[in-house]
Amino acid sequence: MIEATLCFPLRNRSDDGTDEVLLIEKRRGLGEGWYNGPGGKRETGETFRECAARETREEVGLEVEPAALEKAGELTFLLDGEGHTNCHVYRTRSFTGEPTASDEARPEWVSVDEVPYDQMWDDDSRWLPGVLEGRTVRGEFRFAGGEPLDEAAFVDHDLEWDVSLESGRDGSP
Ligand SMILES: Nc1[nH]c(=O)nc2c1ncn2[C@H]1C[C@H](O)[C@@H](COP(=O)(O)OP(=O)(O)OP(=O)(O)O)O1
Repeated sequence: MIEATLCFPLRNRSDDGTDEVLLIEKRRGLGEGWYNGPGGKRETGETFRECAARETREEVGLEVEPAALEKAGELTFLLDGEGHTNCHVYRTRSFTGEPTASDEARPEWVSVDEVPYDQMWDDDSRWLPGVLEGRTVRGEFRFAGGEPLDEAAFVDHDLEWDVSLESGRDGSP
């Protein structure tokens, strides 16, 4: 099973109080051409928080402290009945730097009310709105149709909201 992360930096615009989330338009890899949060696969020896912070730095140049990330979700994506990816979802209002484009990602601040769910993974509209409202979620999402996952069809899902994520499946929150 692939172990991966997503990170959603949030800010409150000082001029009109709009809550915004930093999304990326993914330029390569899984989900290329779609919007998502910064994130990616965990490397050997990293905690999930360290992975989320590294991917956020590498993809958009924002510095986030692993300890300042708030765990918001644990998602399992299954493909044709088999576990494909475990995704650990974080959010944070604490970061430094200005988002900058990279080979992997074009960053864009988007109002939390205007997230482009029609240009994202089909599962995102099920879990991301609650995550952006500050809730916690555990979910299982089933896809069918063979590899790659981003060309498979989203079939169905189960979600549990307002769960305790203090201890992740591997013991690291
Ligand atoms: N169904 C899904 N919904 C979603 O919102 N994000 C998903 C998803 N399935 C995978 N992802 C995310 C998790 C993770 O952030 C990312 C994994 O994409 P990649 O394999 O391109 O990872 P990397 O950016 O680490 O790539 P490399 O740099 O090539 O290792 O896709």
